[in-house]
Amino acid sequence: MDWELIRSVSECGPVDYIVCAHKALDQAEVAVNLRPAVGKETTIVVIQNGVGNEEPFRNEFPDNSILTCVTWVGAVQTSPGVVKHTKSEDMQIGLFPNPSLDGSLEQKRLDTFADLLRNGKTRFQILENMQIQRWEKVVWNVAWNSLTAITMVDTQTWLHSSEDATPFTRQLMQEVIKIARGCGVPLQNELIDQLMDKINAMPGIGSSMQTDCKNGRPMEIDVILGYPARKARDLGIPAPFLQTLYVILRAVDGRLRAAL
Ligand SMILES: NC(=O)C1=CN([C@@H]2O[C@H](COP(=O)(O)OP(=O)(O)OC[C@H]3O[C@@H](n4cnc5c(N)ncnc54)[C@H](OP(=O)(O)O)[C@@H]3O)[C@@H](O)[C@H]2O)C=CC1
Ligand SMILES: CC(C)(CO)C(=O)C(=O)O
Repeated sequence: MDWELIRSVSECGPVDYIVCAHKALDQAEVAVNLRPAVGKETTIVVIQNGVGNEEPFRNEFPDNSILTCVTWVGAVQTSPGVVKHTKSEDMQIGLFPNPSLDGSLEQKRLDTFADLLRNGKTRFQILENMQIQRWEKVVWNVAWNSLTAITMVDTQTWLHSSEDATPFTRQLMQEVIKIARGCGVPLQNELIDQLMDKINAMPGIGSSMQTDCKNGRPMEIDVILGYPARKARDLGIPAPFLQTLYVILRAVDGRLRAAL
């Protein structure tokens, strides 16, 4: 395979695909930095946790296609260049449709990227409405990422920490489901049971947010909690558990950023 290592986007001309699998911390700034690599034909692929992640890319590149993906791959970089891959592996991908582009062109860009994943033997499914997946995953991340980062315990230790932990978690998930619905994304209440069954079938796990917190790195609190919290406020949907976690995590994140 031919490849070329570049150390800065400015060393590269327009490319077919840009895969954004970085932490979603300053999306608008990343989009501006990508300018030299984006041409008319470039498709941006977002593989990140969170909701609203695509908007800064669409604002910066209104004439380009965006593929949006949810990944369930668990991975931690234990030392430079060494990635520990935990058991889970799955991904959903689809279009973040651009109404100003021809649908068949967007579909072709999605199909070509899917072929690349297939060639690499990645486990994935193509879905029609990826916002359902993105919000379902954020229901998961709001719960497990925040709670494991704030408590510094794993999911099972959290759930067994008191008789209030499970009802607390379910209430939190319920709030995010209501916000998703307010945003026109049809999540079902059954999702709570599905996600609780899923976590209870797993050994206690941490989260990427807990890893960031442990390593003194900024956390993805805006795309995971901030965007839903703002939507709740705008739509007049009560979300006291979410708002509380968000305000606490902003303080923790502020401490981490101040120490950088
Ligand atoms: N880790 C996990 O288990 C899971 C992660 N996710 C999501 O996947 C996304 C990526 O997470 P993860 O792989 O853990 O992240 P990491 O922080 O481990 O890796 C991100 C990589 O992107 C690089 N990077 C970060 N910011 C920039 C930037 N502005 N420009 C160029 N490169 C950058 C980092 O470089 P450097 O190391 O030099 O800082 C690093 O190599 C996140 O949205 C996360 O929530 C989803 C499911 C599971
Ligand atoms: C790996 C997984 C699914 C665990 O919750 C995740 O999304 C994260 O850690 O951010």
